[in-house]
Amino acid sequence: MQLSAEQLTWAVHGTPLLVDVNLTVASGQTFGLVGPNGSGKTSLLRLLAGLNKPKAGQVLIGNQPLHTLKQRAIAQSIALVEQQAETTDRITVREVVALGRTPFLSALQPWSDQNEAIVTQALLDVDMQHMANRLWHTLSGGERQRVHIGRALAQQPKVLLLDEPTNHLDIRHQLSILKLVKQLPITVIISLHDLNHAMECDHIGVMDGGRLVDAGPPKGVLTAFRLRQTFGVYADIFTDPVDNSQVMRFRSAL
Ligand SMILES: Nc1ncnc2c1ncn2[C@@H]1O[C@H](COP(=O)(O)OP(=O)(O)OP(=O)(O)O)[C@@H](O)[C@H]1O
Repeated sequence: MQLSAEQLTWAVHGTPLLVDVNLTVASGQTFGLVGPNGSGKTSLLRLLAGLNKPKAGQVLIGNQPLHTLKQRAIAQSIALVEQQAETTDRITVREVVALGRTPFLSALQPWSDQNEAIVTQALLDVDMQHMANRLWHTLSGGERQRVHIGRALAQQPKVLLLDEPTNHLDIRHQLSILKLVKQLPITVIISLHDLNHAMECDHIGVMDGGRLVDAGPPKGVLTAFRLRQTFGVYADIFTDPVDNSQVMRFRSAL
């Protein structure tokens, strides 16, 4: 499902944190959101998820303005994995992932074998099935991160928003989560600090000072100029002879 932002503006105590953000992510696309610390990536993802209300502009899911939908309807379509998500103690890994099914349960639609199967698959997808009965508070940072992604997958969203989902993960799990996310047939917006990982996305958007300063196919967006201008680094860009992909080598800060 297509997700778009139209002239999105957000401010806290009169300080503008997002300014006039226009963005369209096509159905099924994996869109990488990059930008320096404090550039507005988390703020934008929270607005796109309906957790914060814009001061101006709107978010559209398909053709429907997000603010016209009830929280439960939003949760049936959009899942957000936050950077520092916390979960109450004394809850097992499987129970955390099962929370992803909450928006679909009601008196008329109680927990079913199908829900059970969805949770099992989500645990397998994030490689946490072997820890399904472990208590949440006993997990490492990376394991917690994978469980939270599992919960979002169990939600079977039409749009998946991920805020730096790989920041606690070892390299094997970084690559497997990125591969999994790319293969999902849904719309994904993923904020990333690793710009070489971002190159694998279908499109990239660059945040700088609360504005979306560029968006499009990765090669055209992450240029040596952009790396200097927005990220403050000198970098050389090479073509990998194995697969012709573009690789950045960061030399120094400006
Ligand atoms: N509730 C808030 N009140 C005041 N300032 C805020 C609030 N939320 C975010 N900010 C500020 O807005 C700016 C953007 O923050 P945001 O978390 O969106 O950036 P980010 O691009 O996700 O950063 P990072 O890469 O460090 O995670 C920062 O300067 C931050 O301090």
